[in-house]
Amino acid sequence: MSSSILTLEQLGKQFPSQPDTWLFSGISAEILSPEITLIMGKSGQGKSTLLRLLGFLDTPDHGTIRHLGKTPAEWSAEKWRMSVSYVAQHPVMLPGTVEENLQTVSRLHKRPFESDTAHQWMEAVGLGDLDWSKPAAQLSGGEKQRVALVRTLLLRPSVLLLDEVTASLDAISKRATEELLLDLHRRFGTTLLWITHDWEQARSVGQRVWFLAGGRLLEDSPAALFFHAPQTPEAREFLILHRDQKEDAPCHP
Ligand SMILES: Nc1ncnc2c1ncn2[C@@H]1O[C@H](COP(=O)(O)OP(=O)(O)OP(=O)(O)O)[C@@H](O)[C@H]1O
Repeated sequence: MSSSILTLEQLGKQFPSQPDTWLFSGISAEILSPEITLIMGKSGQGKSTLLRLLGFLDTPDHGTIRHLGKTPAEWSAEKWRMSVSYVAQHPVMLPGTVEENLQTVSRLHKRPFESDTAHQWMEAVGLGDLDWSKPAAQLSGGEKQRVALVRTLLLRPSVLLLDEVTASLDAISKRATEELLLDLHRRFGTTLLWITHDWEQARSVGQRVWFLAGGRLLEDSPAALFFHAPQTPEAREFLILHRDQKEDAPCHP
């Protein structure tokens, strides 16, 4: 049985550098739990900005967001972010080792560190051999992405806001990371709100699609409908461009 976990009412955000110019506006929608919603659209449409608003990392210039019926003012920022957690495309590693980064959540929230779970999830995303005593600053981009993801998963949020979290990964690590996220969704009912430019990923994981264009949420549809029968000319053009790019891509035997 699905229920509403996030509600967006007339949400709007202006360009940070150009007040009075709207990056997007009038976004009203609902995220049901548990569901996997993709946020799609061309670059610069405000997808990351929208996700950051939902993660209580930025504030809207218009409208309201509710999580489980309550506005941000009724939650503390810390409690909201523990329940609706953002994972950045280029995550910031905290000073210290990989282990210290993974222990951030337990330190901040005075919980026991779930060492076995952390090991299991690191293994699941292809980092089973990573030396936890290594300074986190020395990790590759793809390693940082996965350590940041596991660091956030240890919060056990109800909603994960995923900002192109597999963009720096090779095909095998990407698949492994997708599998872990889908497993958490299936087992714990974690709601996923997922920005991706990866066509295959979108087709394989998405249940619902939000399509942003021209500062509006133009489509909010079941994924099958969006991919097979988009309702707007903008979405049709976007899908044709993606399909053409994919067909032009070199084949790797
Ligand atoms: N902190 C900021 N200061 C100035 N401009 C910003 C800031 N954050 C976002 N913007 C601008 O807002 C617009 C939307 O950015 P955003 O990253 O949200 O788009 P996006 O749809 O996620 O793009 P992409 O798919 O390329 O990641 C861009 O023009 C960006 O330059």
